[in-house]
Amino acid sequence: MENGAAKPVIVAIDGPSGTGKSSTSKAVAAQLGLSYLDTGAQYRAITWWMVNNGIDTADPSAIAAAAAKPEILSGTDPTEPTITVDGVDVSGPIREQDVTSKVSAVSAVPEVRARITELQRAIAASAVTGIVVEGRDIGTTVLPDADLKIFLTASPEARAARRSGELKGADLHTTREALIKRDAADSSRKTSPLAKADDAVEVDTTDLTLQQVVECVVTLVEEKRAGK
Ligand SMILES: Nc1ncnc2c1ncn2[C@@H]1O[C@H](COP(=O)(O)OP(=O)(O)OP(=O)(O)O)[C@@H](O)[C@H]1O
Ligand SMILES: Nc1ccn([C@H]2C[C@H](O)[C@@H](COP(=O)(O)O)O2)c(=O)n1
Repeated sequence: MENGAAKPVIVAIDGPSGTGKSSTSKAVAAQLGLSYLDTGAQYRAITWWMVNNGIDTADPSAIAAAAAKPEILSGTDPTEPTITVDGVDVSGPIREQDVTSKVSAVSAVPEVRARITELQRAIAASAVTGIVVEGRDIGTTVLPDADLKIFLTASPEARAARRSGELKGADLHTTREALIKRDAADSSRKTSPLAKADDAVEVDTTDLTLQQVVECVVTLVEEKRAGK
């Protein structure tokens, strides 16, 4: 680049539910001065809109017909990420159980994926210093030319324990079953399923603290930047 400005760095972080993608991505982006995009929040936002507008989320053709209607905006400051639908802040409602239980069905519809993927690519292309984008298909489909691809994993037991801690002691078995069911749906859909890209670095976070995972990813980004 001219004037010695560093080339924007694009980091893709994918993995199943509860592996630490959001926590890791936000911390890495904040530490390295990069933007941050939570693509799961975008799929949750469009699901929230479908539910609130009376669209039958069990009917893929009804979802497809409405997919272009909501305006979804993501704020990419890692210290204060935001998400709005038609100007309404939905950061709270998109985490509710009703949306969580329907998001896999809505996000499996090809018209929804095409719409959201286009948004994601535009946001990544406009990130001045670079961006950490987290989701399920970032390394495989959304940003196949990302500078660094990470695939986070963790045992179902560790992921359930983390989630039930967040949900103030929700039953561990029920939480484990729910996340296994959502991962199975996300992995088995036809269009851009949850998958590890061939060139992604896999990091098993089961026995690592969040801080250790963040350090590991920051080191990998710095090595990439240094051309190692
Ligand atoms: N390495 C870790 N050790 C312990 N807890 C962790 C670790 N990484 C993340 N957590 C905790 O696990 C919970 C889930 O993390 P996070 O939301 O980042 O996962 P995720 O992969 O983005 O999940 P989802 O895909 O469902 O949004 C959070 O409470 C987070 O603080
Ligand atoms: N790139 C992505 C990101 C998310 N999804 C879908 C599948 C998930 O179950 C759901 C919610 O994601 P989360 O907030 O748990 O990260 O959104 C997807 O299909 N592709």
